[in-house]
Order: sequence, then C-alpha cells, then structure tokens
Amino acid sequence: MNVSQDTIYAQASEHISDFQFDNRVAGVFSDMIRRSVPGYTQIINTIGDFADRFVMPNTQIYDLGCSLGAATLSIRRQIQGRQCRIIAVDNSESMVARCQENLNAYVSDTDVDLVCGDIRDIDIQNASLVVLNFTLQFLPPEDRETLIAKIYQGLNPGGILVLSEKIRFEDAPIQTLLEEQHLDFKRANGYSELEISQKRSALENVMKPDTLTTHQQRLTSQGFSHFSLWFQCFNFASMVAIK
Ligand SMILES: Nc1ncnc2c1ncn2[C@@H]1O[C@H](C[S@+](CC[C@H]([NH3+])C(=O)[O-])CC(=O)[O-])[C@@H](O)[C@H]1O
Ligand SMILES: O=C(O)C(=O)Cc1ccccc1
Repeated sequence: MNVSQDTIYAQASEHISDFQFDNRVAGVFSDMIRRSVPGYTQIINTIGDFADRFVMPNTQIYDLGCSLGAATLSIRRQIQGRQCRIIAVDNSESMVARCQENLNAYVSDTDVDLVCGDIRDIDIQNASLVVLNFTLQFLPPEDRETLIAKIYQGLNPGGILVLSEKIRFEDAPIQTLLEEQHLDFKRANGYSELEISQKRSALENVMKPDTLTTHQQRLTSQGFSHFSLWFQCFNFASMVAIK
C-alpha cells in the first residue's frame, strides 16, 4: 500500500475546489484515511471477520467505493476456498489503478472483478456481503435510497450489508462535542489548523452526512430485518444490516 504522507491541504490556497478522488488524493489515501477516520483499521479488520461469518460458498461479495482495496483485501484473506467472487467498484481511475497493484501483491484463490464505474450502475446479485465503507456519504442524498434498495434486492436471505459513515447529530451540543473530538483526533495525527479548515471547505459540497436515525430508517424501510450500530468513535460509525 502507498504510504506517502498526506500534505494536500498543507499550503494556504486562495481557492479551495471541491474534494475529488484524483491522482493526488489516491497517492496519499492510505495515510489520509488512517489519520482522518478514527477506528478505520479496526473497521477494515472487522469487515474481514464479518466476511468469515457471513460469506457463503459460491456467492458474490461487493465492495462499493473500494478506493485502494483495503476492505476487499481484508475480506479475501478470510474466505479462501469458498469459490466466491468479489466485485470491487470505484469511479476514480487513479484509485482503481492503485487498487489493482495492491490486489496483485497477494495471491488468492478468490477472483476479484475490479470495476472502474459508478456504484449506481452496478448490477447486484447472489450477494452474501455488501460493503459500503465510507462511500454512501459521497452520493447525492436523493440517490441513497435507490442504492440501498438495489443492495437489498441483490442480497441473498441472511446476507449482510456493512455500512460505515461519518454521521451528524440533530442535538447541537452533541454535534459540536463529537465534531470537536474528531478535530482533536486529526490534530493529534499531525494535521494543522490550516489543513483541517481547508479540507473541511473542500468536503462541504461533496460529503453530506446523514443522522444515525436516517440510516436506520432507510435500511429498515427497504426491508432489512435486523440492524445495529456495531462501532462508533465520535462522529464516525459502522452499521450492520441483515436481510
Ligand atoms: N458514485 C460512485 N461510484 C463509485 N465510487 C464512488 C462513487 N462516489 C464515490 N466513490 C468512491 O468512493 C470512495 C470513498 S472512500 C472509501 C474508502 C474505502 N471503502 C476503504 O475502505 O478504504 C471514503 C473516504 O474517502 O472517506 C472513493 O474512492 C471514491 O472514488
Ligand atoms: O477528513 C475528514 O474530515 C473526514 O471527514 C474523513 C475523510 C477521509 C478521507 C477522505 C475524505 C474524508
């Protein structure tokens, strides 16, 4: 995996453009996400553990918004010999190119179809596990329900969706507290005030977090029988929903 340090927002810029998963971001993404998302490594490891429990032989696994392939690699390590196929999808060419290199670095008997495309255009079928690890938050809010409906339809009974997201809180003091704790986490990981504020501006228009209640209601209204939050650190959460 690429370990170059993220200094993308280190220099003051007059105009901050909307955040994009371009070649610069892809080149430092591994460092960026670990220093920005509390619990990221634990979430990636646990996705592998969920795969071990839920992935049935001869089924498909979808990693939607796979970036550099961290979740796919974690899953693939756990499901050797099950004759499964992982479909890993991302619409950033730079991410997909680096993801392919990361996949090539390990041997496995599980085929991975790496697709450079939009997750809204992907057909989902015979799935025992679908992963949306910090991806749904980048879809326009009006497209989120349709994607969840498609995932539900493509999952086999007993199949699982793992949904990780930055979340927001209706309660203003709680929103302020947990957002500040997240900013302290970034400061402790070496990001300056300038880096933090410039990245915040870049994300403003492109990443719109939902509340936990919105996530739960969306999943249950689409038919999921079982739902739980399984991880939360500050304003970052990971949820499971079982069909
Ligand atoms: N419509 C879309 N279609 C396809 N890909 C998309 C779309 N929108 C955004 N992406 C892709 O979703 C990924 C989101 S990052 C996921 C981390 C990864 N899951 C990980 O476990 O390391 C999360 C983050 O950066 O906070 C990026 O690679 C985008 O190109
Ligand atoms: O950095 C942040 O403030 C975040 O909310 C997380 C994040 C991590 C990587 C890319 C975009 C957002």
